[in-house]
Amino acid sequence: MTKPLVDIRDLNVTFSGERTVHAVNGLDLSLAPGEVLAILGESGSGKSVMLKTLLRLLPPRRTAISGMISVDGVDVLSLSGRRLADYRGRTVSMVFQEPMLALDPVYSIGDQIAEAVMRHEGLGRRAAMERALDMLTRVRIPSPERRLKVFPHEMSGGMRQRAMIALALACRPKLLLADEPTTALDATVQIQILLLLRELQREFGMGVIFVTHDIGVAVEIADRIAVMYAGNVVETGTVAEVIRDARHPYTKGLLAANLHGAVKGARLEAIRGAPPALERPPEACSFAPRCDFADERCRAALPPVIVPGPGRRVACLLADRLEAAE
Ligand SMILES: Nc1ncnc2c1ncn2[C@@H]1O[C@H](COP(=O)(O)OP(=O)(O)OP(=O)(O)O)[C@@H](O)[C@H]1O
Repeated sequence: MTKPLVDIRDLNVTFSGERTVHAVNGLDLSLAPGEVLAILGESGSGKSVMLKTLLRLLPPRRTAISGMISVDGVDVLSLSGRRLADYRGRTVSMVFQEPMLALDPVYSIGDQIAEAVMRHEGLGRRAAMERALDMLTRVRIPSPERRLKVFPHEMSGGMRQRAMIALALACRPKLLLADEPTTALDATVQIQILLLLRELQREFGMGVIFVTHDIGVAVEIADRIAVMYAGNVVETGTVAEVIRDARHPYTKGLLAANLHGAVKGARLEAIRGAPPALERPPEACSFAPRCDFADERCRAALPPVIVPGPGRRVACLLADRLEAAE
């Protein structure tokens, strides 16, 4: 078996302050090199917190993190100083829904990309500018030579998204984290950006973790899906396995509420009830209060992880029984 690019074991992230939030609870996840994983889940399920933890973006004050995260063999939670900067610059990169979170308004696009390449790869200015031009060409920004000198606010939303992708990929990261990068765009631009990301992912052989609310986007872009609920992964499998043969009642609910799941633009709609408040670490199945099938065992202990096949995991005591009943 190939060594995973990302290996997350028993990750817990707790925020303290006015109220305590157990945002991530005992999460296990892995990603093979060059694989695209879509993370699906309702608002508040911990998707963004998990990505921020992978990039070590959470402020240490009031954030308690435990568990293990390995990316390309690097022990991410122990990084600091120069090694953390190198990890962020070279190993992993991120694209956001709002490009201005990544782009600096006071520098031209060319200067920003060149600066990143000079800092992380030690290239001289001329070579770095050539890389910037190459990246703008790859993300299909028209007239790339001229656009090198343009500032972010002078670009349209779609072009800014492309510039952010060019910046994120300029240092050839092994892992790209994407937090709903196309949600704010109109449908035509969204599909163009998704196709571009998929093409660049194949070309560079990157692993991608792609957070989305949109099942259609997950189907479009991903090899595998991980469904998150209350700070944990409740089901993983290939896109076809999860869409055609969901085993967790939460995944089934999500898909049923979304016209069988594979419709472009279908968003995750409400399943009856509300997600838990996350004030305490879970002691039983977090989905049990909303689950039509839950029994007393589901409310008494954490669910076991059932492995219905290679690469598949379902955190539900009833997963096998539900399947047999269908
Ligand atoms: N810095 C923080 N301090 C306290 N609580 C936080 C912080 N960041 C996130 N949370 C809480 O952690 C939980 C998970 O949030 P997260 O942003 O990861 O959800 P999400 O699944 O990404 O949701 P969405 O799809 O709406 O972005 C939420 O209850 C949120 O309020």
